[in-house]
Amino acid sequence: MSAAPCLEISNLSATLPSGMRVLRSVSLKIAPGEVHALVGESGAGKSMIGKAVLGVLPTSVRIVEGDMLLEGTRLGALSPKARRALIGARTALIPQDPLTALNPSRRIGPQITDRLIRILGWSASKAESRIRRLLDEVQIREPGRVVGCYPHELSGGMRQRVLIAAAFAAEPRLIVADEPTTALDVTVQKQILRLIADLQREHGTAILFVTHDLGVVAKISQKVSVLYAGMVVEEADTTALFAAPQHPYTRALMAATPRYTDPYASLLPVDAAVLAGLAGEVAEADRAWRPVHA
Ligand SMILES: Nc1ncnc2c1ncn2[C@@H]1O[C@H](COP(=O)(O)OP(=O)(O)OP(=O)(O)O)[C@@H](O)[C@H]1O
Repeated sequence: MSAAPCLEISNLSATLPSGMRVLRSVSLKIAPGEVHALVGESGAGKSMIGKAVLGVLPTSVRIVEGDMLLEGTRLGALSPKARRALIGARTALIPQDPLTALNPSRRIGPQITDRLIRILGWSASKAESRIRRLLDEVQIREPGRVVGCYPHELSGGMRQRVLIAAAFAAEPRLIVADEPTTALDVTVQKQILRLIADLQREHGTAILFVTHDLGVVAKISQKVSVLYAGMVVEEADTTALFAAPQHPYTRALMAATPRYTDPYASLLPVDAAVLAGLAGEVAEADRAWRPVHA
């Protein structure tokens, strides 16, 4: 018998106060230890899915339909307190912008041990030794010095390494990585991506990897969902997607992505016919949709 998926999202819809859907019946499954990329243009709803999983949606956004199961436990069936405890124990976030994710007026050490102590009930000494070991794993030299630093004393890459260490520290089953390399220098981006991939393999952690970059998808994920207007337009194994993209929008995204192998090839914007087709799919999905528990 195969293990329960690490995360299963079925038919998740979320609306704004206007009634407009920002997520349109999204479904996806992530196996234990698998990296699943969510790719799409800005505003497609990638971060919204990550936030829904972590239970931190903006107050204006309401889930009106669907289920999320974390290692087989239905999140909607739990009390808010039990849900927070489960999500806190089993998941973690690697955020997009390491600077805003850290409190500028507190030293690094307590910021990253806090979660282990407060949410998971670890002793201060266990949390500190775990963090030092992980800072070592994320190749931060002199971890003893770094825990005493304030965020502004570290470079962007160092700050992201610190947050990656913090995310892996409690051995979560699932990490939501929300564009974790976007705010970094191009040269640092590659190192950070490699670091996340190495740690993911070593720790066997599943990752929901939010990105707008198909190059990153190809490097890190085994599965991918292509999102447009809060709707999954295509889901596939990553290798299969790159070998034979099925949806015209996926093909258009690929044609709009620069290739290292052919840097001078001209890039094509998403074709008007593809956009018109997508608008039709969105309108059709909304026409057929009735919220189940609005
Ligand atoms: N706090 C909010 N309140 C209301 N609507 C929001 C809020 N944040 C995002 N949205 C809307 O929800 C939709 C999805 O946004 P989301 O941030 O998930 O997109 P994204 O695909 O992650 O884009 P990006 O790559 O730019 O981060 C967009 O239409 C956006 O305008």
